[in-house]
Amino acid sequence: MQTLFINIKELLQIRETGIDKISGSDMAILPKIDNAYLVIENNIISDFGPMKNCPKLSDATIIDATGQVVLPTWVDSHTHIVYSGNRIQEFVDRINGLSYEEIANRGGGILNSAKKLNETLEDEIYEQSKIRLEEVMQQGTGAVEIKSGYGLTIEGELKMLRVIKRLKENYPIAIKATFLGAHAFPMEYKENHAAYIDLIINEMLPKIASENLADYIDAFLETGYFSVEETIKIMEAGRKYGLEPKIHVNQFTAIDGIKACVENGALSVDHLEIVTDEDIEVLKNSKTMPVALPSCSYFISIPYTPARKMMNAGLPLALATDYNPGTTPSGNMNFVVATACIKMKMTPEEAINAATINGAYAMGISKTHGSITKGKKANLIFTKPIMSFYQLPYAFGTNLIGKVMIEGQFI
Ligand SMILES: N=CN[C@@H](CCC(=O)O)C(=O)O
Ligand SMILES: [Zn+2]
Repeated sequence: MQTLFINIKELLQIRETGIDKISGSDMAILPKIDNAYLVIENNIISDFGPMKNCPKLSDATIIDATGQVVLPTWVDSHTHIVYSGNRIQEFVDRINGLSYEEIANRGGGILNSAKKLNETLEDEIYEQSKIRLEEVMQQGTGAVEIKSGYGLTIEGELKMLRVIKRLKENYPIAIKATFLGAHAFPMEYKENHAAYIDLIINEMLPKIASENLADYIDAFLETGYFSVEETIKIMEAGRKYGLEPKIHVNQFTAIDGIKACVENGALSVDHLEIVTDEDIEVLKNSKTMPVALPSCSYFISIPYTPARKMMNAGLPLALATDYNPGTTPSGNMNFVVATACIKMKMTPEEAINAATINGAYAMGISKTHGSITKGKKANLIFTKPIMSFYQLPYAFGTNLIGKVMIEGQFI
């Protein structure tokens, strides 16, 4: 079955086959066709071009997209959308002057979410999480990575990963699962890190692998959380089960963690609010995608990733939400793109490259997602009638999404 979209005002992010990511000055270029047509066939993009070359397809369903901008759905390569309850009280505590660190030191933060998660039944966590997944799909997200990391016990971590597996089975959106047992040390292991690392490596990982519950492995490499050496152990253990690392690093401090991640073949390094010249050097000529999370910077008032400096050095950059109950209770990629433009001074072209093709690279799906390319999934955002794609970040906070298509179906 073919569907032909005609009169598309701007068709964005058109790419040849085989482009998996965009780096450095190329990020300023967002290839597009004005007044375009697009054909999808069996849920796959099969053809596109300028209207003057529009084919006559007598059997196709024809949809007129006059005034609308069409672009690939957002790829959100870093989220924690499976969780229980909320951390609204911590939000108010921060307004009243406490820092993220002070709240965590009182047993709040990640440990607060872990307590709630371990007290909640799997079905209930699924019900809470699917609402968030459905919400972000309506906001234009067509692929999402979801981490565990609020269990911190064998049962809790398995419970989270089983919920992610159910979401994968029940929704058309591409989902990758990341095992984040190394998110924080539970209270009882505060003085015995080795025992918790042993639990992760020798108890959690084998069970997770035997149920095939994870695609990637993660750790919170940060002062006061997992050290460089501890994270290396986690990465090496994951690798034995075929799990590539995607690591939280440089959120608050730079402690040479990025170097360790690159040397261990990390697919992505995420957060990067604090980035040194040395960090940039090690990322050059690596296969590791840097991922910025501007909604987190916005919500907990920490620096924004130095995107311009990194792109000037020739690096690629991806953008993701970090949707989680503590530092980013929002999964809205439209806000991420707008904030990247407004606060990180990325151009709309750079931000859209970062939120589509580079996001797809950061979750290992750029062969099928992240651009308008023949043979890729028909995962498309149709905007409301707008002046140009610049209006997306300009009118931040306004919902300009008309319709979202995932795998050829409007949702
Ligand atoms: N920084 C580590 N993990 C999450 C937040 C964890 C939490 O506070 O629940 C993040 O990416 O921001
Ligand atoms: Zn995160």
